[in-house]
Amino acid sequence: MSQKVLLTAKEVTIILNRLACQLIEKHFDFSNTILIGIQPRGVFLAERLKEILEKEYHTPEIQLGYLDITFFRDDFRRTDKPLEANKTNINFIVENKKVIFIDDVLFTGRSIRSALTAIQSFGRPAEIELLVLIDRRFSRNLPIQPDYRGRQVDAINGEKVRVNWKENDGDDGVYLVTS
Ligand SMILES: O=c1cc[nH]c(=O)[nH]1
Repeated sequence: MSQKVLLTAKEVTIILNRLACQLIEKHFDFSNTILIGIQPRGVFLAERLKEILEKEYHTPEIQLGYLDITFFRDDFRRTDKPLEANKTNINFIVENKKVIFIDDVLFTGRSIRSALTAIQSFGRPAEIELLVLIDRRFSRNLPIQPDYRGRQVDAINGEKVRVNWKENDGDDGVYLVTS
């Protein structure tokens, strides 16, 4: 297995700040906007953005929820392995809100398709946008594109993009992993 650094911790910090600014430009004080971290690894990115927005850009407190998509995937019946679900935690009304889905890597688009189905159980948002740290180019199986992206990456099948978060993995960083 070999791995190449795509983004260093410093580059991740710069990109997160840029994404936070783009969100403020569009959503101002977030009074009608909520962040939804897609489980499992979109949650780290969502929490980090909320922290930057509130602490560094002094927005009022932003509502953040977690959405698990395990049983909304179109392939969930195809696996023999026991599925491990994560927690969905959305303690507020989604109806008529502007929702921003947040995930670390956008690949085929199937996870986001699942998230679009899963969120329906919580009401009808006014709009849904998508923010990702890494957009894997030319990899989509569905017509889904991000509204905000950290970095576009070209990776071939067999390569994997891994996003590390300091709170979970020891340090921030993005790697291209070839097995
Ligand atoms: O390369 C990929 C594709 C999907 N999800 C990841 O985390 N990395």
